[in-house]
Amino acid sequence: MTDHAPDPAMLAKAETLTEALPYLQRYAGATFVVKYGGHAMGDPELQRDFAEDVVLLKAVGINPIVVHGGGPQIGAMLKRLGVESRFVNGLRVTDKATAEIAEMVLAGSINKEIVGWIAAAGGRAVGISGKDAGLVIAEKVRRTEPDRNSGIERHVDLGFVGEPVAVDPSILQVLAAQNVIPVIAPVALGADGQTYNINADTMAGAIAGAIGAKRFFLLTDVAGVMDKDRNLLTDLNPQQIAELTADGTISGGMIPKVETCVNAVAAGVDAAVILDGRVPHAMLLEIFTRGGAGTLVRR
Ligand SMILES: Nc1ncnc2c1ncn2[C@@H]1O[C@H](COP(=O)(O)OP(=O)(O)O)[C@@H](O)[C@H]1O
Ligand SMILES: CC(=O)N[C@@H](CCC(=O)OP(=O)(O)O)C(=O)O
Repeated sequence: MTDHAPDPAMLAKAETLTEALPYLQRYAGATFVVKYGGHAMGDPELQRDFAEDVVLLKAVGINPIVVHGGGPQIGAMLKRLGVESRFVNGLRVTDKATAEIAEMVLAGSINKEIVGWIAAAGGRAVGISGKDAGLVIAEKVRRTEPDRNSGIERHVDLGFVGEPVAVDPSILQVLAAQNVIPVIAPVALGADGQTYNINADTMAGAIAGAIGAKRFFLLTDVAGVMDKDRNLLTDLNPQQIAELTADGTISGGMIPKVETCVNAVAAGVDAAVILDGRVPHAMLLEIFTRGGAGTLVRR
């Protein structure tokens, strides 16, 4: 090897960087909403990778907005306190005590932890919830369920479970103008002054739709949406999602996730991607390399 012979490892690194160029150009100035699920949060190295990815996005001129969950963490706290919890179609039935605990865990501990990880990665983040500056107004979710015996649809009361009915993104613009990354907990006030617990996927999707985000990422603990044989479905449209939900292939926590993707793309988000948050730097690989990952939902 002469002094000028290229080192293959260095060349591969340079190629990875040049591969990113068209994506850097395409996404400069765009807003991405990232939903970080409670199941994807466990491991300290993955937390660091996630924070680095978010800070890198900001550094290359993309505006990342983080909306986080914390379902398993709320579950653990409820267990410690001896409070039972039950889910209906992926939504936690939330009485007054549960709503207080959910807000404490989401807006109190998890929110500030994520702000800390972003700070450690060299970024500046501000942690808020849907309550702050009127970001999100919620309304009580009304659901029906077929009766086990008669099959007749009947009303199920989920308590203080809300869904966003209005989003005022002005606080997000203020933060973006100051180069600050917003980190948002899925809790909001109703017009009735009540505190509502909102599924984090739903919250993130409403924000992504309201601001017309270019991309909406949902980081979870599976490779994406799987078919009946557990093969990854890489591309889905709303029609296919409706069929997979109706036949039970999509169930539990995946239901609010896909519903959210469908609503977000209907509201003008270019594409929503369900990604495996257990894969280090899953988001960077999805955004800046040719080989996408996870399940992409488009209109
Ligand atoms: N068709 C499907 N493909 C993939 N995951 C599914 C499917 N149907 C149900 N699930 C479940 O949905 C879960 C993801 O939702 P959830 O547990 O709420 O995640 P998060 O905490 O990241 O929001 C998966 O771990 C899996 O158990
Ligand atoms: C109404 C409702 O179900 N709220 C969720 C909010 C947290 C959440 O959605 O967290 P993940 O994204 O980690 O699942 C809950 O109480 O668990």
